Amino acid sequence: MSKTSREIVLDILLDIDRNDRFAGDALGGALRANQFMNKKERAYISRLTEGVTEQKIRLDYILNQFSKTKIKKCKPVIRCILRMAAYEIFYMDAVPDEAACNEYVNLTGKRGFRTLKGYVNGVLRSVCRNKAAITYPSMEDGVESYLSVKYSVPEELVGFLLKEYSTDQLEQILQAGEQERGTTIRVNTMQTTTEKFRNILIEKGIKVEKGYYNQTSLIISGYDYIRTVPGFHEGLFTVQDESSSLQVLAAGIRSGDVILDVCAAPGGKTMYAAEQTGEQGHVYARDISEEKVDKIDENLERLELHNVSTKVWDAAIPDPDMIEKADVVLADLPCSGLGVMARKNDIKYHVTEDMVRELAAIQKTILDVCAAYVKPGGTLIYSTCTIDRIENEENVTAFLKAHEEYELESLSDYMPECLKKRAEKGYITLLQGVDHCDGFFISRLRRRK
Ligand SMILES: C[S@@+](CC[C@H](N)C(=O)[O-])C[C@H]1O[C@@H](n2cnc3c(N)ncnc32)[C@H](O)[C@@H]1O
Repeated sequence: MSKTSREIVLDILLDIDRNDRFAGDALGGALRANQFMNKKERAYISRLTEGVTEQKIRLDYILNQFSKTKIKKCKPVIRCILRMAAYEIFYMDAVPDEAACNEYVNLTGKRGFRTLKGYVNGVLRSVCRNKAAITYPSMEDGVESYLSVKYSVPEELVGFLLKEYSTDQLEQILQAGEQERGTTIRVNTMQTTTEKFRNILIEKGIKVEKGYYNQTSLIISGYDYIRTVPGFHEGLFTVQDESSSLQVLAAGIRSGDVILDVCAAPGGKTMYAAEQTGEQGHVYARDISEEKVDKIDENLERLELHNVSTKVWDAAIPDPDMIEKADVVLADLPCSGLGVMARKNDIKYHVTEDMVRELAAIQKTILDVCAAYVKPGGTLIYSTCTIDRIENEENVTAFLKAHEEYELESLSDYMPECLKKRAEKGYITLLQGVDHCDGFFISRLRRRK
């Protein structure tokens, strides 16, 4: 007998819970396994999985008020069932609350927990009865618990970010997770123009907005799968947030330049750099594993870019063949990802200050190695998709201290008008919820001649 949509979601959530997987990976796998399911059911599965993941802390806060056993202590199946039910009750209106309760009580029995049907029923009916009367922590209870429950972010992470951002700023950053945003794509201008491609999308009934910062970016919505968007297979566009494309623009790549992208998979910046340097130039794109490099190759093939060579290489290991070979080195390094919390909604549960410090040390090692690859007079672009000073400004400061041959160079000439002022100092932190893009850090380091 085939599984219902709720059972599929339950299995995805158990997979995440038991195997410490990211929700996007677990959901993607399940959707691929159920690709013949209709569009409505697929949308329901995505919404429920993403919603429960996104709101986990807030849902547990609600459920804990009506359960004798703390939700975190419940058996995984029961914990997931309660969270799913609470999410449906508070955030979805697919079915009336009573019907949702019945569905989840039945699911409890079906999964072999007949003796816990009464408990699940009791908790869920209490939640429904008291739905309007539930109170949440207020500012007066402490800003950390207030923000933690309101935006479902671990208190420890809220505390960490409050060391760098004011309460108002942080609230704006966290609100980004609640805003509906389309998908940002960048048009492959080697094959078409932004205007032509925009018209094709509009003709096919896709909703299109212009990008805020990059003239070749479009924000699209109202499609099912990205692979079904016209032009995907022909390589007319690539999915890329505007913050990421700004990183490449910040490099000021000229036709014929030699570029080295040391952490390149899946290849977003490599592809843009390849377009900018053109057939006269060349991009060397690398990443840590075969699997990652395959992803770059797949994208290059789709976009029909031939001026790129890929290679598996650990960026922390110096490569004597690349010494002073690059006009531009792109160092878009592995990071904590706090700038993309709004899109990858479970990053927030994984990041700790210790982890941030470990990543900062890796970034520092890689930057030190990259320093030698840049030709005198060339440029090193260091970027991350995170928003904390430890991984960003502090690493730039440490790099400049260790490499007197480098200096920060203003980014203003490469940024759109509205960002020029903030980019003068040679680096810029874009903030999700404040700027119209993901959170992102870009710095431009020039090697003196
Ligand atoms: C932020 S992502 C890069 C995104 C990419 N620049 C883009 O625009 O599509 C960081 C990448 O660094 C890679 N990575 C992590 N450690 C690495 C290492 N020691 N050497 C090379 N690549 C590494 C990861 O596999 C990941 O693909």
